[in-house]
Amino acid sequence: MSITVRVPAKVNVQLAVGPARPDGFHDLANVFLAVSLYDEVTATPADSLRITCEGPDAEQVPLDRTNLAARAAELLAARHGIAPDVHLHIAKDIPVAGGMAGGSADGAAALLACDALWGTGASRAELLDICAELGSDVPFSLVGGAALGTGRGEQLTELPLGGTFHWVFAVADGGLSTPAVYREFDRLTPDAPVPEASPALLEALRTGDTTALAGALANDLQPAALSLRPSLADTLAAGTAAGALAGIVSGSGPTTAFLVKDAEAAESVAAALIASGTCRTARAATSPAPGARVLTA
Ligand SMILES: C[C@](O)(CO)[C@H](O)COP(=O)(O)OP(=O)(O)OC[C@H]1O[C@@H](n2ccc(N)nc2=O)[C@H](O)[C@@H]1O
Ligand SMILES: Nc1ncnc2c1ncn2[C@@H]1O[C@H](COP(=O)(O)OP(=O)(O)OP(=O)(O)O)[C@@H](O)[C@H]1O
Repeated sequence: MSITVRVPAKVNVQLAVGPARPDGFHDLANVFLAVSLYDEVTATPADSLRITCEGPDAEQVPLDRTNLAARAAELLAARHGIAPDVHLHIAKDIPVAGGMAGGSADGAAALLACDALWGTGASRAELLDICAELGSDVPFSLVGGAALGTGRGEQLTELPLGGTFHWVFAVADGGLSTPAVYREFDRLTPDAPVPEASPALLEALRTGDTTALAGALANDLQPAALSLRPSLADTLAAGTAAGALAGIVSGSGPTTAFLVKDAEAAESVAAALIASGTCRTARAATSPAPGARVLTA
């Protein structure tokens, strides 16, 4: 018997970052939206913990116990006093190290898949607790939809969403290290204010107003990502020149996210971004998308 879980990528429509905390993390007002790019994680009984991965970026994914899917299986098994003997196969479509929480997605998916396979029957609260232990973005991968993350981004409040938004993601060559981007933020922003969610942005989400959302997109990590990867400015310029309503670095980058009017605009902006030579590839997607879900056969 196998269990397959499908899990979405995310984009941060607002990422407000405060000063570094004593534990090295930063307090955030992190407005997450799940988008329709998905990984699938399949859990199958095995003699020991084993990870395999397929997909265009598969060679960049660690197959050892540092993989967040493996860590999720180990944490759940340890809590329930069982051995983490499982084969986890990741069908990866989310860009790796791209600021779209691909590793976090696999952690949440593996957790849900193992819970179903092993019959551990973890409550939602226990699952969310393990997710937060795995990483700041992981709880949102479980929940999906739209949510405000406070604390280091792991404390979620679900947000009402009034419509569908259309996106194009420009995938860059190579990744950016999330800790390095936060360090660069600290260097560039010695007096970061307390982070707060923007009322205009929350209202744009609630009413499904694409134009208002385009005007409210904000990422405090963007100057840091641009400082470490100046060529992202060319990608942002190419996307907006091609007709995107707004462009932003996604999370810690280097993926850039473009909000567009509709599916037709998504197609033409994606084609123009690819033709511009300022990114490795471009993908169209919509939001919202559901969080991690077991797929029924
Ligand atoms: C940039 C975002 O993707 C936006 O959603 C997240 O803030 C990053 O979340 P993540 O990749 O799940 O991050 P974690 O695995 O929890 O932490 C990785 C590293 O990122 C930095 N980090 C992360 C989250 C946070 N609120 N403050 C931080 O400073 C820390 O250096 C930390 O050691
Ligand atoms: N299942 C996984 N898939 C991809 N990368 C993983 C996974 N588990 C661990 N990693 C490691 O995490 C690093 C970051 O990968 P990931 O795709 O999660 O980045 P990201 O999209 O920038 O994440 P975030 O937006 O949460 O910062 C990779 O370089 C890889 O070494």
